[in-house]
Amino acid sequence: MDFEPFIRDIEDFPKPGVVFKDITPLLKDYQVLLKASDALCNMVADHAIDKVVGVDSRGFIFAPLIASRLQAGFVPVRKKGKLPFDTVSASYELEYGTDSLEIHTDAIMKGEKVLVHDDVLATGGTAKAVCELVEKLGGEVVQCNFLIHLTFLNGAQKLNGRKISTLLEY
Ligand SMILES: O=P(O)(O)OC[C@H]1O[C@H](OP(=O)(O)OP(=O)(O)O)[C@H](O)[C@@H]1O
Ligand SMILES: Nc1ncnc2[nH]cnc12
Repeated sequence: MDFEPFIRDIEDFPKPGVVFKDITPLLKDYQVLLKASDALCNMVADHAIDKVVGVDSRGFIFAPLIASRLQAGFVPVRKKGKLPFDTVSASYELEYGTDSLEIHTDAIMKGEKVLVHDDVLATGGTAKAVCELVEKLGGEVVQCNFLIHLTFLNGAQKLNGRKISTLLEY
């Protein structure tokens, strides 16, 4: 299925010069939602995944759907200060300055195979920080899985050879 007609471009959101890829048209149609979820799962069919890590906040939409289909657990990575238990953190670059992401220290066991999922790979700063968090806990990132890859922002380079799979490329 071609998912591109269900991605809406919003110019100058959230700031001037950015073309925002809005996935809500894809989400609101239940048949398309199901097919997108299937396609994201099919990209990882060869792996036995222990945990699917979803990234705050749009990564939380598909990550639990993928996890339940792969019979894996779901683990949230959240922006700083949101997780209630002990955490480890990793900082990442934003357009102006840095922020940090956190994961619970007991979320992933040493040696577990992890699929990292987010809706969009842009500059790669977010996904790189998430991979670092998983690896700090001893997990193995077997794939970074995205709905959309904005290739012109060169985010793949930041992921240092980690395997990347995406449904749509721009
Ligand atoms: O590759 P990068 O340049 O790091 O950008 C990608 C990240 O940006 C968006 O999240 P955002 O920080 O806008 O938060 P949101 O999901 O809460 O909207 C998107 O959902 C990714 O997480
Ligand atoms: N252009 C974009 N559209 C949607 N999400 C994004 N995250 C980073 N850049 C984005």
